[in-house]
Amino acid sequence: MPDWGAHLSEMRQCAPLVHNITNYVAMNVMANVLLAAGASPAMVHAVEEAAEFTPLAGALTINIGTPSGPWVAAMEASAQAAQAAGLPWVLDPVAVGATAFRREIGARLLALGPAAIRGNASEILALSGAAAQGKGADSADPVAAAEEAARALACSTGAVVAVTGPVDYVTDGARGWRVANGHPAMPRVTALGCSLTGLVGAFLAGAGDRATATVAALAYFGLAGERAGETAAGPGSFQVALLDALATITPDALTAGARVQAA
Ligand SMILES: Nc1ncnc2c1ncn2[C@@H]1O[C@H](COP(=O)(O)OP(=O)(O)O)[C@@H](O)[C@H]1O
Ligand SMILES: Cc1ncsc1CCOP(=O)(O)O
Ligand SMILES: [Mg+2]
Repeated sequence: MPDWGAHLSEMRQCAPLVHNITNYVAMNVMANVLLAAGASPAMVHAVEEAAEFTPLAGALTINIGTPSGPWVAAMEASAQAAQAAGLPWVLDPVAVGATAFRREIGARLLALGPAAIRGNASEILALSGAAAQGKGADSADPVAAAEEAARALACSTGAVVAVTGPVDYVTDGARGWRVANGHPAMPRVTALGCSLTGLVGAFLAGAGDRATATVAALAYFGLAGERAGETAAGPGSFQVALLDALATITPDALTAGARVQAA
């Protein structure tokens, strides 16, 4: 098994600037998660500047949670700029199956070469063209039901695909892992999936093996959730405790606490 903590160590040493085009709900939570982990977030979405900003960063993340026409233009221009600069970019297809608008955006972004895709099971099913039962931004499908779709998506796009839920599944089409870290409070706080997508971006900046870097980001976030769950009294204090745990988990603690199995 790879040394998961080494990926955290490399990310903190690099302290990458991560360019995020994300949704209104997630902006603050996601920026704080990236700062707590040791990366530098920048939320830059105006079409007038987004593509100019992208090459300044170590990675780009694109989240379609609250899309509108000009934002979509900025997403496409930034994804193209990332491609041109050889930068990894991560797609978070929030509620992609819910409307025709989102399905069209998802298809257009998929064609722009994401290095990784991170979504819940309903989103990965819908993005792959399979039937899905998503409830808005929330999943209504089990992770296991999306594993085949994730592998197919990885093979057709070349991206690492991460399906999150009670036990996450990650694949690059050839290899697969299950990540059992996490806490049941995590889906009760908004924008934690979006924030995890930002962390995947941070771990991909400069990473040699993008699949194991993605697994490490998921295990790290899940372990922080476990730590937060030990002290939190409810969703409010859980969110605060999660930031503290992200900041205090060491690479050695991640190596020891990662519950990852090859799948
Ligand atoms: N029931 C659960 N138990 C433990 N961890 C969970 C559970 N549901 C989600 N998570 C974790 O919450 C984080 C966000 O995943 P998820 O809720 O699937 O994303 P989204 O918010 O995009 O739907 C991931 O780290 C995932 O492992
Ligand atoms: C509630 C909501 N509505 C549009 S985007 C968004 C945030 C979704 O965040 P996450 O996918 O991380 O739960
Ligand atoms: Mg989400």
